[in-house]
Amino acid sequence: MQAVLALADGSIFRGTGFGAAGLAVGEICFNTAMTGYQEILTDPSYMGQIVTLTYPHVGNVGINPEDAEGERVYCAALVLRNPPRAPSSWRSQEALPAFLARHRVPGIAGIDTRALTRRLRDGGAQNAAVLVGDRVDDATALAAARAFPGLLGMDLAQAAGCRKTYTWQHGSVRPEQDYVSQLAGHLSRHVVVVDFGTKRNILRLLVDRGCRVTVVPPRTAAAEIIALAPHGVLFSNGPGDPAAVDYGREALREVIAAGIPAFGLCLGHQLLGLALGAQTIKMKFGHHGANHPVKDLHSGRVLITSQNHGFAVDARTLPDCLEVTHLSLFDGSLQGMAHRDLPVLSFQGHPEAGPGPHDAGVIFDAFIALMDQQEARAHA
Ligand SMILES: NC(=O)CC[C@H](N)C(=O)O
Repeated sequence: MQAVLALADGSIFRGTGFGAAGLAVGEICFNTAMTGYQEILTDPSYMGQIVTLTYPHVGNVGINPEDAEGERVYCAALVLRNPPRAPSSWRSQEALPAFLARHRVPGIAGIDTRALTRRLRDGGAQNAAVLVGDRVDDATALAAARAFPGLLGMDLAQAAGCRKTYTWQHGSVRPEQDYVSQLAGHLSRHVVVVDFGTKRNILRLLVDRGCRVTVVPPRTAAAEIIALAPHGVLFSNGPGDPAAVDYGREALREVIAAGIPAFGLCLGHQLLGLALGAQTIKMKFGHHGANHPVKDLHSGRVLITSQNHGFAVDARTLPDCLEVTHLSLFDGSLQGMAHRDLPVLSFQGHPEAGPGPHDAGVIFDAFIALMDQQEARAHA
């Protein structure tokens, strides 16, 4: 199949199509992770985005059911250097092109992803379109790229989150244990996850730490959340502009006011800032990768983290009640916050990794400690 990628600035990249035929639009970003393409494709926070992977060999290990971070492919299209070859892995059950075709997502390969990445890094994020088919033309792709309204002001969390409340009981997948998903023996803490497009690894890591997990839809009112009597509430990652997610901001504010431990991850972190009076900004090209150094200001330790965000809480607008706990060593941007008086904390990156290093797993431990302290206080 033929394929063309058009950027709103008029740049045209021609390549070979794979996956589904069709037209896809979104904001184009580049992700520098060297592994984890399946997790990236199935991460709901990528809704509305076209993902370019800077690592050139993608598709080699195919697709398997255990590595999915969501129930489908969420990004609009995939841009690669090399066309995916036949997969070779004992875990593989499907080839990448077939997987994308099944989820109706187009892919384009044979792109000079280094030139593309430099353009996005130097010029900033852009709207774009990928057109794949037997015959494609540049003008159609360019017009589609220019017609995309952009992520600013766009609420995608409603569409990415679950429709119905459900419980989640699986811990981390451990291939060395014959793929048996671990159900933690003693699930003593009840955590409600407000789902704006949560990654499954967030849920797995909560179960690993002894939590009973209830996942609720994005628009669940605070009163309903509180009625579930949780030990803590996690506000998840998710796609789109956090400033457009007013219902999430409201729920977060009420959960905090009720004195329930609250934990914001990625979009949830941005909502925490907004809920307490800070502002969010659109970044030049965002953070998308698996090797971003983040400094813990308390311990002085550096965590190597997974990241995927295009918006950020503007540190200059932080209210006095919030303390900065983590900063990016790439660009100094705000990466973590805690409330000075209340059991509330947040992290901008993806401490659940999937893909990525496990350094930031300590952020989950901090949330568990927060819940346990609150529980001890309640029974004192
Ligand atoms: N991973 C996320 O939750 C992303 C949050 C938000 N959509 C952003 O782009 O900044």
